[in-house]
Amino acid sequence: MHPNALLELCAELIAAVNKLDAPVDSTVSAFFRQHKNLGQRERASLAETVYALLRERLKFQNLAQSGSGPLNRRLAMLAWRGSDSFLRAALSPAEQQWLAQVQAIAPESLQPRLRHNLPDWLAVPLQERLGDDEFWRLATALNEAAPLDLRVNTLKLKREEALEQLKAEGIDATPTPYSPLGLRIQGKPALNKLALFTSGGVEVQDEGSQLLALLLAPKRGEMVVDFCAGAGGKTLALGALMRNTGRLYAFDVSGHRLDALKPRLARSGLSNVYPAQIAHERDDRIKRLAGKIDRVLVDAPCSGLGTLRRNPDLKWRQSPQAVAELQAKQRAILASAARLVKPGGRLVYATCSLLDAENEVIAAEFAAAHPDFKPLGADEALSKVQVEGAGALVENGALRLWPHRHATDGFFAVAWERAA
Ligand SMILES: C[S@@+](CC[C@H](N)C(=O)[O-])C[C@H]1O[C@@H](n2cnc3c(N)ncnc32)[C@H](O)[C@@H]1O
Repeated sequence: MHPNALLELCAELIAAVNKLDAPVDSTVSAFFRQHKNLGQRERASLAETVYALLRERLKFQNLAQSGSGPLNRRLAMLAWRGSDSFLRAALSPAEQQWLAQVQAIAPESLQPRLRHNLPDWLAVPLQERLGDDEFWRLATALNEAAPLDLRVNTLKLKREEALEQLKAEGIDATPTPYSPLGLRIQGKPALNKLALFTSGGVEVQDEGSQLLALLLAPKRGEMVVDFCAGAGGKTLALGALMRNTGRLYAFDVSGHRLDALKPRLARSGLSNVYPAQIAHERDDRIKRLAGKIDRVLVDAPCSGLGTLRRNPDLKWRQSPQAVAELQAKQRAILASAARLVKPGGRLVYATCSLLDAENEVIAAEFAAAHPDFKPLGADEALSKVQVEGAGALVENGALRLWPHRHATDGFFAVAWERAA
């Protein structure tokens, strides 16, 4: 495609993404479906450009105020992540001159908000919690692309064997530092045609998400509930930890998400998983299981702000009001899921949010209202399941993962044991 035509398409995609009315990945996929003639490299350039724009949106919007011509074209020039020579070929001499001037502005000279690129309602509590130095390290980490983590399905093979198979395919992987099940790959090799992947030997799963499943630590033969199972990232890890024995209920209100679990389940070789759509957290199915379950995971619906490396649109699509609504859901789901736990059983509440409001606050309220649930130190619980250096992952007894500290998505998880 002619460079200028591609830049124009990029501006069109930016206009669609900037509406912020849908997750960026679905807007990008829909755009590519409408433009079937785009090649692989062209698609990659457009997708990476809109992600770069969303990561540093405040900065790019500010810089785009100068110059002339359509705003979205200026944003496309500023955030462009395709080849440099290709971009030059699309630009008029005046545009080239403008871009060179803007790119010469020293980043240090910009106001703080144009450097961290977070909305104030998010930046303020994070800066208060972490202090200046760490806040800036977090802001930098959130604007970097996440590595690709895999979880090895230990029902099928050992981590070392998966590593060897990847190496044989020319893919460089290293064991994840904390999860004994994980491998980390730099770059984005296509995995979905690899025999290792199609045969269910590995699944894509952030190391942090693997650690949440490890904190629940389900055992052979147990009755386990994954209350908010979604597409089953954690369900699959839990089923394998149970060595394909016992009974693992995967509940969710979204049938669509549970449908996405099915092909993954088929690949995994698990036959101990029972997916079921529930109407809400007080569904009759839940009532029937009250007091009968050994371990319950509540991977609660949340703002997702721990995943900004992958979903940079969330910082612009979430709001304090949305967080307040999510808190109400989190309280209700946790209270209802807790009724399932049998005496001596374990309950884990988890989110992929960075905010205390969705994490420590919800956990503390629950603990105050449920004295029969005794806190379990995540440090000790994780060490028991071969997580190395678990102490570095824990704050006040809860698992607290941060992209800048642990190179995982941001996660929170707290475990309790119900008094016998
Ligand atoms: C954080 S996501 C789960 C991700 C999933 N556990 C994974 O590892 O891939 C939260 C899920 O909670 C579900 N959810 C929302 N309200 C719910 C409710 N009242 N009861 C059960 N699940 C609910 C959403 O549909 C969503 O799939």
